[in-house]
Amino acid sequence: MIKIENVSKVFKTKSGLVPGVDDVSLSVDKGEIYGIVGYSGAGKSTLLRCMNILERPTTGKVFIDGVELLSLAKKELREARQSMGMIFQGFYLVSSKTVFENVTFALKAAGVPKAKRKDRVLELLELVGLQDKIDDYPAQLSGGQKQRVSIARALANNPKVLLCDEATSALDPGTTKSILKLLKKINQEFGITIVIITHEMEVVKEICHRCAVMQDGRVIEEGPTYEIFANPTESLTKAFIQTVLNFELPEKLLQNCTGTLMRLQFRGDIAGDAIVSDMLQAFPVRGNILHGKVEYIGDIPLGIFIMEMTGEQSEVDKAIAYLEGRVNQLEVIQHAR
Ligand SMILES: Nc1ncnc2c1ncn2[C@@H]1O[C@H](COP(=O)(O)OP(=O)(O)OP(=O)(O)O)[C@@H](O)[C@H]1O
Repeated sequence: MIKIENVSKVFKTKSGLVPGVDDVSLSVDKGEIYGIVGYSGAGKSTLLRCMNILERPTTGKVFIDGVELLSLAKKELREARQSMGMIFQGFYLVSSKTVFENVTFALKAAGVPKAKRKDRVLELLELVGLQDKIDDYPAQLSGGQKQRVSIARALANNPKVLLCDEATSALDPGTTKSILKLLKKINQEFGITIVIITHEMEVVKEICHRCAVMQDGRVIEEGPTYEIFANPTESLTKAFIQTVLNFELPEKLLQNCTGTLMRLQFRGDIAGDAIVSDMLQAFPVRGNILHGKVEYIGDIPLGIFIMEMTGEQSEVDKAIAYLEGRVNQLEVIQHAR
């Protein structure tokens, strides 16, 4: 659906050239939700804006549905852009216009005849759950409601793709969940391909089928979201994942631990507790599970245990080697004291 080939963007500023995106290639399949995660300044917005040529890449190619956008004439590019809706962190609603007028505006701009606009706007506002706010002004709406209006506006002309630029970053966690649920519904019911850029790994975990991690303008890691969570390779990816999967043990508990403290991670299709009980039978060590939980990445479970192991160090080492061969990840957090 979207194919980015060796795209780079360099900004010319008074103080010199600033790299925004550096030789990125990726593709987003039709009907998927694709996340791009990275810290501020990583180049996410620039890359997203290159997808609809809001930002013209310095080099590289951008294909939408097989059409190379940079080769299009102005009029054709404008038409191609209509197949891509976009929403932003700051909503960008017109404050002097009502909810109804804000959405109608997109139809008017696309040349939809007046007689056809009203029904379409009502349909869109029903989809986003704002049918009772038609005559309200943006100032009367909450952040979540404003984002719903901007989603209705972005969908007005039946785009194939919805580009989301930090769409939930200004919202509280509860509202974020409800907006993500709406995006998921739009993806499932209408098959709209969604690209989301975010600095929150939680957003990726909630709804993205695949994701890319960006740093210094480059994509450093990419893959199905579950694989990225279960087997991250880059340290930045690991840091992002920790924000979702880590749980802090109380300081006092850590101080009282004299054994080897470890974090075990295993895929949902493995019974983690059975592995631990097999290990305890095979080696003369004691294992004390201090914490355990199962996180759902999309709909697939990922299990995490924190365990303290005590016993002869040589036996503990053997038990660790045994576990390493069976769980998906094992990290020693604190050595025996
Ligand atoms: N119009 C511009 N002119 C000059 N430099 C720019 C411009 N837009 C972005 N940049 C620079 O490009 C780099 C990438 O910025 P970009 O906004 O794409 O990152 P980001 O990951 O989206 O960060 P944020 O989440 O803070 O927006 C940064 O160094 C930024 O300063």
